[in-house]
Amino acid sequence: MTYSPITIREVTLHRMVMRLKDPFTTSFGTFQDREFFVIEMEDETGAIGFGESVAFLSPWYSEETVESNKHIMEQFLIPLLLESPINHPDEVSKRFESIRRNHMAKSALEGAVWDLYAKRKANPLYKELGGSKQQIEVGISIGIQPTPKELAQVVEGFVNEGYKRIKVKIKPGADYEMLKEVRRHFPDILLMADANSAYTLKDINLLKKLDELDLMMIEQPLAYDDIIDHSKLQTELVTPICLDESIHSLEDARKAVELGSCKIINIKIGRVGGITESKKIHDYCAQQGIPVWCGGMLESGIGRAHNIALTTLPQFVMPGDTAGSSRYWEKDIIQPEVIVENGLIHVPNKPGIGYEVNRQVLEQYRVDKIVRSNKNILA
Ligand SMILES: O=C(O)CCC(=O)C1=CC=C[C@@H](O)[C@@H]1C(=O)O
Ligand SMILES: [Mg+2]
Repeated sequence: MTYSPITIREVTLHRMVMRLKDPFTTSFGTFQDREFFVIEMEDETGAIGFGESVAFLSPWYSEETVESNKHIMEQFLIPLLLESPINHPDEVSKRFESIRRNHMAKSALEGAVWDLYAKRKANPLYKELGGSKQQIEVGISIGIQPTPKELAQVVEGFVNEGYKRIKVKIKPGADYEMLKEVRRHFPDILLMADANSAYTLKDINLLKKLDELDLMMIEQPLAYDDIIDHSKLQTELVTPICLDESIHSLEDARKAVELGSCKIINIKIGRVGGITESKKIHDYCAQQGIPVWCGGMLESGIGRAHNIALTTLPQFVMPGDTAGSSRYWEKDIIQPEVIVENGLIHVPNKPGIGYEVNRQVLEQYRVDKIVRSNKNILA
């Protein structure tokens, strides 16, 4: 089958504000309004692809923000995309190479190109990525709760809903006792903790105590830019360390694995700069026997759909953070919404990301719109 290169006619950045059903608390603080960009990309045939920028309003998880994403996309990345036609989405990260970091901005646009590419071929995105799972196993991420008892109640709700793995956010002062209470009530669940870099090696005794609780893993216990101290910590712990914030690329993954800084990697498409880089990390981890799972960034349905497609790859052997739409949203911007049944999401077999964007809901939550047309082609 011949396939003509994609010429992008127009890129629209929809600036969105969606209120989470409940406030989300991590070791960095609490927030409830999720602000982000939906990327809409139209090609010369009128086909449309969607992407999502996952940076937060303030730079607490990484250095990127909603504003920095806007600046980098508008001023640098979109002009590079419009320069010439694109043969394959794998070319996008190459084209962005002259721009350092800003992975979430890059990934948002690359995600829209992947969707567009798959739609032009009338093929589901997951098949284009080489995935084959028809359903994926998912877990849930629970923000820090006021007391161990309240946490255990929240966990109970999600266990009853069937989620396959429970992740609990921790920070100093809200860690061992919290997890112990959960473990006491649920001796057999797959339980893990995410510290979002809230500890240092000085906390080694507390971190070693967590070994008592038979955790599946502890995610990013130490600094967001560290792999050295994590490697020291891993030699002292039975519990596997999973890295999130420290891994931005295949190179980071390789170095962390070679140093023994982690035994598991959380792949977030936005953090590593896109689906192409995510696949490279996945393939490397498969060779090395390192399990991976797909992290979440409190995405709308569009980002969720990309995560689902990626998770169909074989080395995603652990349940990820891609919960159902109704976990966070009163009304998601896709239809059908992402549904979790018994901890499973059925992978849609429609072209591209496999879900339709609900224009009415998109407009309801949209606070701004930026349109960039390709001056090189006639409208
Ligand atoms: O449900 C999700 O989308 C996962 C939420 C989640 O755990 C996180 C989202 C964003 C930053 C962090 O707080 C955290 C993570 O580190 O994985
Ligand atoms: Mg994390």
